[in-house]
Amino acid sequence: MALIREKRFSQMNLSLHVPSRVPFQDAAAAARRQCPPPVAAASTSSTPASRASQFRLADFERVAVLGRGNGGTVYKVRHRETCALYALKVQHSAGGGELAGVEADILSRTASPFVVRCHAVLPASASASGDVALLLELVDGGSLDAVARRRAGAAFPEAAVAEVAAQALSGLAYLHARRVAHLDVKPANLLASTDGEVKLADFGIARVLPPRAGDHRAPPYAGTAAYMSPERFDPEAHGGRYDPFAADVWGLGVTVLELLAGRYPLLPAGQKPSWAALMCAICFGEPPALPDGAAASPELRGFVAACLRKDHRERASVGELLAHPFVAGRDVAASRRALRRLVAEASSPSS
Ligand SMILES: Nc1ncnc2c1ncn2[C@@H]1O[C@H](COP(=O)(O)OP(=O)(O)OP(=O)(O)O)[C@@H](O)[C@H]1O
Repeated sequence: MALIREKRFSQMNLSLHVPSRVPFQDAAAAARRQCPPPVAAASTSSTPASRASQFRLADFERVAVLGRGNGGTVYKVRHRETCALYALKVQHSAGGGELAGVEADILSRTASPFVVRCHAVLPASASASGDVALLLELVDGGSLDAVARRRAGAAFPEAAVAEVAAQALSGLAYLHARRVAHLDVKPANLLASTDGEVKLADFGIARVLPPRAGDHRAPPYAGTAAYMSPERFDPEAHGGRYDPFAADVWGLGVTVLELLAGRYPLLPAGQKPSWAALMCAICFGEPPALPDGAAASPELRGFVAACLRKDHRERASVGELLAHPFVAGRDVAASRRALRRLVAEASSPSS
């Protein structure tokens, strides 16, 4: 199946707006309820399958729309009885039934502080439509993409980027050790909390790989074109095979560059993100790097270069990047503080 998730550039609104068909109350009803100050639900260690029976969709009321993607809509919801807040990702079978199944399956096996927690998988419609809702932990700062937009293109400070990289790598290390490749690492799929946590989200095109090592013939055009590595973008030039784990590292490298630049970094500002322009930049251009004059430490430059080697066999692994001085040598307390401050500022009502 060919699937291209479009990068949502600010000048192009490519998001698919799917109408709500979810049988729960709306924000007005939510506002009438008497609840203590809102809190996100606590994580637990049991699996979504074992907890699914605790929840029904009717137990929740809708508070707001958090985001819309290719396959569905993500709502902020409140549990009527406990008033605990969650994110509810409703995936419509017409747009992503198969993908929803994959995401639910992967998230049900996952328990890491660096991966968004799935509390339950619920049927999302009274009819046999196949719509599925994932009840997720609410990450209060939203995606890094949204945080960056609220900062109106202001670059993230290096310390905050080091913290993002460290936590995203910890999430990828957890997944890769379990043979799960995310395959869509980008700012929109990294969620951040006002407490300075970063969590990988959106496993819609993730894959569980067979136990043996080696390259894989994965569906080449699944993912977001702008964050695809050269060997995924142009698989024929690489024998139709690629290492999915190295592809995740490339996505992280582009993400780091984007947060530092305050805009998508592989095309000149204002250039239309067409397929041809991306092909030229990703497959035929120089390896992406920070501009020569940009204020950046040698550690940061080295980290970006290690993530963005065009030959995937030369690209650093997640384990190597966790030991890289940019990540391992950071002042953990200071970089966590920098990220916490940045997300909190971007989330404040005045921003
Ligand atoms: N657990 C969560 N907490 C807070 N916000 C969330 C959460 N999950 C998703 N969101 C918001 O909703 C947006 C869309 O979520 P997600 O990427 O999972 O949906 P999608 O339909 O797979 O999107 P896409 O088509 O872009 O991949 C995110 O970018 C984020 O802003």
